[in-house]
Amino acid sequence: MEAKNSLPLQERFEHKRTLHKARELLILLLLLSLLSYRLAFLRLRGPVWSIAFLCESWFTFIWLLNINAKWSPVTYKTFPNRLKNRLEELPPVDMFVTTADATLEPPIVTVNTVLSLLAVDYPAEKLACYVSDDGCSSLTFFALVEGAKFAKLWVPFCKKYNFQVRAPFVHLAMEPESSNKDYLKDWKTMKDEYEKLDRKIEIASKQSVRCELNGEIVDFSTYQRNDHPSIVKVILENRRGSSDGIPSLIYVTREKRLKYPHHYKAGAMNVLARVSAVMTNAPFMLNVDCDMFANNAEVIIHAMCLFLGLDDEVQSGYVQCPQHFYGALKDDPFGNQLVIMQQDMDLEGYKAPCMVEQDKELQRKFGYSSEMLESVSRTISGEPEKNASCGGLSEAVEAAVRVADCSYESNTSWGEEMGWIYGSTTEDVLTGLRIQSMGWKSVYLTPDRSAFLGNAPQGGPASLKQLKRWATGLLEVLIGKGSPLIAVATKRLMVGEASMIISVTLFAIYNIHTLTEYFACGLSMRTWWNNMRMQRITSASAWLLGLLSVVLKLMGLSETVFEVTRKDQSSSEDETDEDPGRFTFDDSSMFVPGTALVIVHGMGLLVGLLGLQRPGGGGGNGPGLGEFVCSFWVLLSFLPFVKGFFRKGKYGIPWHTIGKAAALGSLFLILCGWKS
Ligand SMILES: O=c1ccn([C@@H]2O[C@H](COP(=O)(O)OP(=O)(O)O[C@H]3O[C@H](CO)[C@@H](O)[C@H](O)[C@H]3O)[C@@H](O)[C@H]2O)c(=O)[nH]1
Ligand SMILES: [Mn+2]
Repeated sequence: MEAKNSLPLQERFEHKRTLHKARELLILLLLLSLLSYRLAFLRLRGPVWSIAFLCESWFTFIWLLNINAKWSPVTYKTFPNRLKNRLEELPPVDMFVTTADATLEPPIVTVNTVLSLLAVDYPAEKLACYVSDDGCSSLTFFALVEGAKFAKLWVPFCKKYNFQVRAPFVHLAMEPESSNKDYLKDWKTMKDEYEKLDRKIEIASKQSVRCELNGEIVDFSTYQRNDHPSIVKVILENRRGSSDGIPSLIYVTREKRLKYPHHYKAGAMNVLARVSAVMTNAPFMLNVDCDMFANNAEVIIHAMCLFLGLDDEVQSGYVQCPQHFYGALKDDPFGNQLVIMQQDMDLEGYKAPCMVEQDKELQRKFGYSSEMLESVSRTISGEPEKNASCGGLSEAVEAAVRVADCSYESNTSWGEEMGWIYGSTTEDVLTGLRIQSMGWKSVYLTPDRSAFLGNAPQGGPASLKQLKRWATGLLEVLIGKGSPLIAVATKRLMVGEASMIISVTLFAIYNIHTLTEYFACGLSMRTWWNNMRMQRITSASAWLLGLLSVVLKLMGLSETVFEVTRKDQSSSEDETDEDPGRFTFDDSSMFVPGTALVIVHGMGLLVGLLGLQRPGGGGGNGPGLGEFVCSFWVLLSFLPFVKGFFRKGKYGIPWHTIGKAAALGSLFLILCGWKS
């Protein structure tokens, strides 16, 4: 693209972090000496020693990957103002929003995300927003139709007063700061209109038939969410030359049939890629989840600074934005705001079309649809886009419906070589890896004002379920065909005795090191502790079960499932939950291992403190200070579980979970006694 003879759009910064590197290497050195110490006495000691050796080897391996991933971080500063002077150069962008369940993902959340995208600072005629609804929900459709009506007021309002967060539920929740009379008046109108919209959706959610949709709703009435044909509806159309300045909005629900696997989000993204290809076929795609509203109105221009501003196209195959969350609880009690991890790597934001490949067998690869093939050939030959608005988007609906059908992908390369790759519940990581392995690189976009804000799940069950899915997905990537080993951030599960000096030093340095990392990010000590603690809990629950489900998949006993995370819209109104940061439990077997750990260590401490242990059991190698400290540390880490023994309702551990845990604990004790 012509980007020469003007100011650069981005600047690259390399960070040295010498002290940081030194600390990481020191930890590595200590880990290696611990491993050699273990190895030296491996034959003389019992099975616990070997298990400890295995765990520590795994941790060392992860630590190595961790160092490698963080070794020389690079950040980019982007200059959107320089690009704003060159508006005509900006390429079109198709924006994708996925939703899957109108109950877990309330339509008002999706509508807010969509509105924030429709209102971004970018020429409206170059944008189109596609919403994929895997729930095939007439409520979601209805909410979008109503949301589109509101958009006609909202988008001009955003542009007129030029504020940053254009998700109405955020902007309208704050009392207006400005004293500008016009603004105050308009703000009030918006607030009223938004409340009306919210109420309409609320009322509609309680009715079985959503009548107001002059006939369109009929399409949905007879469908099951897992068995229905494709539906594509153009809700808003931006015709070039018209002055309303709102991007097009298209609703898509792909065909679902019981006998066809639908591949969860990856499947939805591939359908969106095809539907948009036959409708607007922009050279760039933006993907957000239904709960991730644009928090920075210039986000697309920022991204374009990277796409257009790097000399070598290959450097920016895709741009990703860190996952940041709104309404985050203080000190991150569930350890899922990922702030430290975000420093180094993250999930998706943008995806450039990675499917531009010359191939005679286009049809075999892309599937048979003449419109699709035409669009692909146009992309490959670099021809300008067909102006969708001259024929109108509605003319393309028929072709769009066809490419959204289940059978469309049969015997094609979709999901294997093309588009989003199937086979992992973290399809973003798998797909990112594939794009990288094709020689493209990715860039990380971190504007001062976070690009998008999402919803972090709250409570024990929801957060652990999400972490379990990520663990499952990442393991699937790790063992999947042709996949390189990737930097999976995981932490050790320390067992029993260890060489005192090395492990105490290791323990201290490791914790100080992580703590300084948190301080460097401006986070509190409390956040650090909550995150450390949650890592222990997560490894003994979500990750363990994630591992088990992948083992089951490998043995062919079950398939892994993408369980959608619940999105709560944390507006200030609902304060029913006294303390949303308090850990909650449910019936899930995920809580059994943690409960068992608490029982074993709790009993161990009790027996030790009361002096009840059998004398001289393990060859004079009885418990010492180390064991006490370790058990105490485990209990401290699992404090929410310890409290869970004494609490009631959702804050307490269910009785049958305690029963199962006790059985597991006894089994462990029997196994230990059997060897020593
Ligand atoms: O069958 C499905 C299942 C999920 N989704 C959508 O996928 C997105 C992510 O699902 P969510 O339950 O919110 O999972 P998270 O763990 O919060 O998502 C993170 O992790 C996922 C991979 O595990 C990535 O796909 C997401 O982009 C990333 O934000 C949501 O918009 C869903 O509506 C679908 O479209 N179809
Ligand atoms: Mn999510």
